Amino acid sequence: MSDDEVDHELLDLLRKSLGMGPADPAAPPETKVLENAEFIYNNSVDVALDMRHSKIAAIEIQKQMRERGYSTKTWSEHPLHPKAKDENTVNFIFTMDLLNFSFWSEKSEEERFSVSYQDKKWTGYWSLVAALQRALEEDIPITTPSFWANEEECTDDVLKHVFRSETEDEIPLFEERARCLREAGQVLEEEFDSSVVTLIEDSKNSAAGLVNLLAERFVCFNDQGKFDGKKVRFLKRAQIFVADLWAAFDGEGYGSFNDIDKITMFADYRVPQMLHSLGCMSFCPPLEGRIRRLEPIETGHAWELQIRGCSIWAVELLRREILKLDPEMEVNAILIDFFLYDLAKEREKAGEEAIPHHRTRSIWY
Ligand SMILES: Nc1nc2c(c(CN[C@H]3C=C[C@H](O)[C@@H]3O)cn2[C@@H]2O[C@H](COP(=O)(O)O)[C@@H](O)[C@H]2O)c(=O)[nH]1
Repeated sequence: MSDDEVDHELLDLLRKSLGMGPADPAAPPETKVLENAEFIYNNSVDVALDMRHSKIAAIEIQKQMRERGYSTKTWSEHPLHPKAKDENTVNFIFTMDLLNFSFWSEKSEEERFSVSYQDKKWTGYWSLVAALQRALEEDIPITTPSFWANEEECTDDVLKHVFRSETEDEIPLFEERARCLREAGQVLEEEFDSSVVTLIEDSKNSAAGLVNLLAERFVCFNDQGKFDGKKVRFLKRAQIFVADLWAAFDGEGYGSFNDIDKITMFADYRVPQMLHSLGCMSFCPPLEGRIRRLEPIETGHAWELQIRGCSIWAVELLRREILKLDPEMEVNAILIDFFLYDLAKEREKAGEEAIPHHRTRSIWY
């Protein structure tokens, strides 16, 4: 039984002992991620948010998002993202967000893991997208769940070929990525007819329901920690999967959700860096020193949980400030997050100074 099922079981027992009825099964699903992020923020001593800088950042973000016409359509405009509004794109996005973690490297731009595709070298997140596109062009069914579950076909050698690098450097956490694919292939086969579409349909157009389903059924999506003795959920890859679907399908078809605004910022390692550059978030001297010395921070460490939780809350505060400035704007945490990630990459490419991102190696982000 997963933690969540135990929680429900205990909750129902407690309700019965208090003479209350069982929890209302018709109640809309909640992920608790934003609530947990606020709890972390309210109890953080090593990470702080700055309202003055958040208000200033909101003005700039609102202006730039308006000027760029930043919307769900921006997602498909990225050259490597799939454009078709069909099941192949659903499977592509699921595969991508199953593996969308931990691309960072201490090696130089020339030596780090990179994927050659369409006459360009791709690194970071884009190296993953390029590797998947390249494999499909080589007729390797890398986005097909039944392929991952087939041990004869989906061998380590095939996966090493799919994720081969232009350099001597291997993709980080190769073994973990292979395990994520095979586990997901098995769960999809056992519970969802080997179909991601079935998984989506089972969530009945609820974004929160789909996030919870992923966290409950797939170990590798169950991204959570324990802060001040309390379970806190981040569910970063489960949430970004729903967000990528929603954006890729412009909120229609497989991307149609009636509660999409329940999705929060995705607690990765790139957007916290951007929030620091904007002055929205700051670190206590010992933590800032550790980050600037590129020293590792263990997954689950209180510092890591504060960086992740405060980042989620910081984007919520930006969202509220932007809506105060521009009540008519079509904006939510997803679009703000996507914008901040793209902005971080633009500034990195332009060689702009920024604090290093924190170094936590994990499959969660
Ligand atoms: N919070 C957040 N994290 C994001 C993304 C994306 C890419 N999303 C695309 C889709 C729509 C947007 O417009 C983007 O074009 C990747 N990541 C995370 O960053 C890390 C990779 O960083 P680097 O090594 O520098 O590429 C890694 O943890 C990865 O999971 C995002 O959008 N938000």
